[in-house]
Amino acid sequence: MRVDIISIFPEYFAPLDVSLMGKARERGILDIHLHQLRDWTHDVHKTVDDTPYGGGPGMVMKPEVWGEAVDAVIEDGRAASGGDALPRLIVPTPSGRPFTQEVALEYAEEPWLLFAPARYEGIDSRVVAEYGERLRTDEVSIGDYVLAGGEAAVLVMVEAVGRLLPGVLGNARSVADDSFAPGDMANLLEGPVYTKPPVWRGHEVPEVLLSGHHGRIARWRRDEALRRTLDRRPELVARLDRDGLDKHDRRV
Ligand SMILES: Nc1nc2cc(Br)ccc2s1
Repeated sequence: MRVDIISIFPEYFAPLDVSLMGKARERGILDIHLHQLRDWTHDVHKTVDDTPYGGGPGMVMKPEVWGEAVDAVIEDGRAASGGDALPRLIVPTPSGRPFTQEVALEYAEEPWLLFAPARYEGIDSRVVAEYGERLRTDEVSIGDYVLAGGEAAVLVMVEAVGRLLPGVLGNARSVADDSFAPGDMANLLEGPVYTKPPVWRGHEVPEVLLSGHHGRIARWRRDEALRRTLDRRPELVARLDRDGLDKHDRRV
């Protein structure tokens, strides 16, 4: 997967050089390209923003600069692949559709993602309108809070998507057991996890996990996932369709 990120703070993405994402890049599973948005300005101050039409606080990012940057990055990517592929354009914004595990799985199937993190009050809306005619373009939110810029949101999304790519996680099963993973865990939070020692500062590991009885362990884990979800995210349990809850579940 090719990932292009255009930002006025490309150095923000240094964390993508380490750990799982760094190893995925070394192994060629992830091909990340960072771009400085200001490289597409033409004034001495390298201006990327201006005052909002209609008044109001803050500044809005200029469409011309973003347009030149996105066009150039698409051309770069096409030249590198020797084809006429187009990326999926992803714009993080608090006003976007929720970025969920389901969306991460959808993005993990894409060969090329282009992230456009904004600063200030956001990017002139005509940029999404312009590219929405040619590319699959998504405005997505990673949560109901406002950051100082979209860069942190891009880090979150690249990691959530990157870990799903084949070969990135050592144990493919751990993806299937993720919170929110499709199948049995859909709409359920992951339950508690334990490792050695069996007793730590007087805290014992639940006995069932030491029993070696796989059926009982699976049942206990589902019960704990359901219990935790009921306690912390009751609205998710409501999403489980009637078939999603068996008669044992209803006893939890
Ligand atoms: N939760 C989020 N906050 C922000 C702020 C800016 Br500025 C750009 C993107 C996002 S996504």
